[in-house]
Amino acid sequence: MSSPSSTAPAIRVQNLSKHYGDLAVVQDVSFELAAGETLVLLGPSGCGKTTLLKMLNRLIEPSAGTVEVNGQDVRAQQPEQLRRGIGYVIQQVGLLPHYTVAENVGIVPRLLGHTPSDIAQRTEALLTRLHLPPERFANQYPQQLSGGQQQRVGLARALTADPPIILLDEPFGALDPITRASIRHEFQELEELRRKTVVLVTHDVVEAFELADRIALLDSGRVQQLGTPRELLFQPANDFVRRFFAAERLGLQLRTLRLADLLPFLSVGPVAPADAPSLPLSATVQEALEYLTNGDTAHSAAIDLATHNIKHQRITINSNDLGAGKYHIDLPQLMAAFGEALQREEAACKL
Ligand SMILES: Nc1ncnc2c1ncn2[C@@H]1O[C@H](COP(=O)(O)OP(=O)(O)OP(=O)(O)O)[C@@H](O)[C@H]1O
Repeated sequence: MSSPSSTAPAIRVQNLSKHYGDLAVVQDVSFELAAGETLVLLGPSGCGKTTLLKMLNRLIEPSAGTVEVNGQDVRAQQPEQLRRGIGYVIQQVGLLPHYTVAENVGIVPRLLGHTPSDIAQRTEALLTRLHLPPERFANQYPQQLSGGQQQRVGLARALTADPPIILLDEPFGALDPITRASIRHEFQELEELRRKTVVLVTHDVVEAFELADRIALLDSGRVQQLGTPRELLFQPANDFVRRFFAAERLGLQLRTLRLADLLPFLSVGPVAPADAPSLPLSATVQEALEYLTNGDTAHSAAIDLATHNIKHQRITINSNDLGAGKYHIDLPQLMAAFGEALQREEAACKL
């Protein structure tokens, strides 16, 4: 067993396996996660995502292999103690029905012996941040809330003890697509989460691409590829990885390529109108598209320029490096540069 170390990865998984009788559910999985990183476990139903996640906080004991959290083998810690330092959010939320929203959110800090005034302060701040105004929601009971509101309370509960690590199992799974997208957006904006090490399970590829620093794509309990969304999309390790993203390919490409990737294919445009939206080089092509059109490009299989209403004629790419406002691009320019950038990526693909 290694000793705790400040330089150790937040989570280190080595040769982790889980068998139920002859059934190998998780097979020889290894990865390291740096503090503050978000890893998404992605894969088809039954591939072992939840089992892998639950081995991180000892809800399931592995058949073989080790899990270290901050350099310490989790088997050296009492499961209850371990779980208090690791937030855990599941799809079913699991709010206690006879406790108010505030009481549900305050459960873990209460177990940890925090003072009532600290708990009240933190609960109030978190509910506010998660768009649940405490004056309206703190004294309500779970059954008085919508699914999306319950999900937010579940997230607040996981964050309230401020654990450095959060595990999320299909946290938005029970929600309709629109609520799901909006909560996902709030989730990305949440300062409390940005600092944390997050492992999130989903089978939704768009969700994975929006939230992950890295994705572990699993099939039959094995990691098929572990890398950045960009690596999985443009440098698939095998045919399974390539096929897994085929149906959503365009949407993922739009979310993966950024304006910085398009620069070599853009020419300096005419001056944009003063009200042209200004986007940073780090904006995705998808974001740029949303500024330029009124159409729902997120899920369309092909972009048909004629069917999209133009919202803004041009956007300005905002970067000091480029000379302020040097590039003012319209929709055809954006799409042409996107096409060229894609060709470059695909030419480099080895599969
Ligand atoms: N306690 C158990 N006993 C036997 N088999 C199990 C047990 N728990 C899970 N399994 C099997 O292990 C496999 C992986 O299950 P797991 O829940 O980890 O998959 P998953 O990728 O999270 O699936 P989903 O996306 O459908 O939730 C499945 O085939 C499941 O039937």
